[in-house]
Amino acid sequence: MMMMGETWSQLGSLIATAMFLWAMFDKYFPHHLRSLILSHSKKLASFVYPYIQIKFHEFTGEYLKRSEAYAAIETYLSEKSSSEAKNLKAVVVKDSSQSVQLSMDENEEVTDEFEGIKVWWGVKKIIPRTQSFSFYPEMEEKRYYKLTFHKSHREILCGKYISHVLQEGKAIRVRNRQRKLCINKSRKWSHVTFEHPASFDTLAMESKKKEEIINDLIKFSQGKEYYAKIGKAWKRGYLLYGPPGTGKSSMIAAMANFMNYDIYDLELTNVKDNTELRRLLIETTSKSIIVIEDIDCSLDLTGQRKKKKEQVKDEEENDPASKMAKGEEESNSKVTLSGLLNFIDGLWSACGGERIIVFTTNYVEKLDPALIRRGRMDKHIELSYCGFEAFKVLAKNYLDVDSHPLFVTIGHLLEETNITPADVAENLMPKSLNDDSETCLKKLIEAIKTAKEEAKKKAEEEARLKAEKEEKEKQEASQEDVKVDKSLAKEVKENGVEVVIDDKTLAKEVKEIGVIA
Ligand SMILES: Nc1ncnc2c1ncn2[C@@H]1O[C@H](COP(=O)(O)OP(=O)(O)OP(=O)(O)O)[C@@H](O)[C@H]1O
Ligand SMILES: [Mg+2]
Repeated sequence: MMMMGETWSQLGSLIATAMFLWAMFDKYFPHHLRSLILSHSKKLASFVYPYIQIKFHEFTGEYLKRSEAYAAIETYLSEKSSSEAKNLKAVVVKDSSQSVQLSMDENEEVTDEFEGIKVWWGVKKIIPRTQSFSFYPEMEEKRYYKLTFHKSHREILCGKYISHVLQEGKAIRVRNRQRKLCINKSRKWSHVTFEHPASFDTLAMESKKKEEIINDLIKFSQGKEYYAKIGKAWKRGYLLYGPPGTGKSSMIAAMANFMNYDIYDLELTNVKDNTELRRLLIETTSKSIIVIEDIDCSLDLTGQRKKKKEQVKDEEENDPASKMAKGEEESNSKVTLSGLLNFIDGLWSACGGERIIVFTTNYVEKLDPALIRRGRMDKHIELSYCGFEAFKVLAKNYLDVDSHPLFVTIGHLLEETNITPADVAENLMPKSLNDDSETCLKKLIEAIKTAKEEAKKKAEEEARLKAEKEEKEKQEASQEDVKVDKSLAKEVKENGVEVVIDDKTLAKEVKEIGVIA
């Protein structure tokens, strides 16, 4: 069946040929007559063929880079192509073994509608005239998408519609892309596919707190104009703190899955100096989370590096090359967190945004307040021991149980005991095929009771140690008093006073009779 756009296109070609023939009569027609005929023929052509065509070529520029617009159109049309076109092309999406993107093959056509206006999209291929050998035959073929629409809609389609297609195509690409987990090793990022299953649904924490974080992330993702308006880099910093096993890393994975972002796990101990750090940060892409885990340990970094430096100092001393480099390196060599935070602001303001930076720590009290002030780390999130609400999320995840009579006991026990979500999760996980949900819940009750018992013992032990320490300090203090008394007694003797009483009461009596005064 001949498609609408195709028919018009062929008619257009016919008219163009006719115009060409007219032009061939060039020399037989006087100039004024010729331009009159041409202008009338153009009017006729536009009357008979009132359609506009726009081509989007696959490869553009001097280096034949694949056009982003072409890729976006291909993605945008993918769904329509798979439902309308008969000849399709399948492309395996990069980095993935399962995902396939379908697009229409050459000479196919699909329709689209925008604000009630119908348009036609087709793919064409220009085969090169000279059949020469090429390393990149697909680049030689020169494919393009052709958009056809009625001239009366020119304004709306050339403006709003095309930018809608490009934006939507890019957005679908971002949604469908394989996300990356990048790790800095030997001076550069290496990546694996990020496939962590954590989500905010599976994260065990109070629903109110969870909602607050989700809303914060949504607000951030929609804040492009806002950040531009206030003149700040489009970034947001989170500090996640809490004991080990409370879900800090799980929350980062949930954030990345929710936002559809890549993760850059920055290991500061692998970074040689600030120059390298800066380069690594510049290489991070937009729509990503940069993670620095356990910053309280990273804070010691400067000290550690100094020690290491001292070790190699002797070796370097005799090396002329290192002597030359030394002057320059000295100023760049320290990797400090405050430095990092300072130039994150500068760098990311310059290279576009949509980046989240997350720091984690088990010991928030150890951090320098200047480092974690608001603005640098916009939101501080505490991940804590498992409460009843968090337990219910874990019970649903691990056992698919919403309620159970044992929940009441567990609720009471959790109020009195500090147990991490990681420990709760571990106990809820069935260990054998015979373990039903009740068995697992009972196992958890036992675990919480044991934890409670251990915490009690620990508290008693700590109290005992404290009492012992206090007693020791008391004894030491009284021994100190005796020492003072003895020296006093010696002084009294030297001053010629008869002393027959014991050391302890000596000073008192001496004072009373006024010898020292
Ligand atoms: N809040 C939570 N919700 C769901 N699962 C959790 C939660 N906290 C811990 N877990 C479970 O415990 C495991 C360890 O948790 P996670 O690695 O997120 O803890 P963490 O706070 O990052 O610990 P660390 O301080 O040692 O890095 C996870 O794999 C997850 O299964
Ligand atoms: Mg962790």
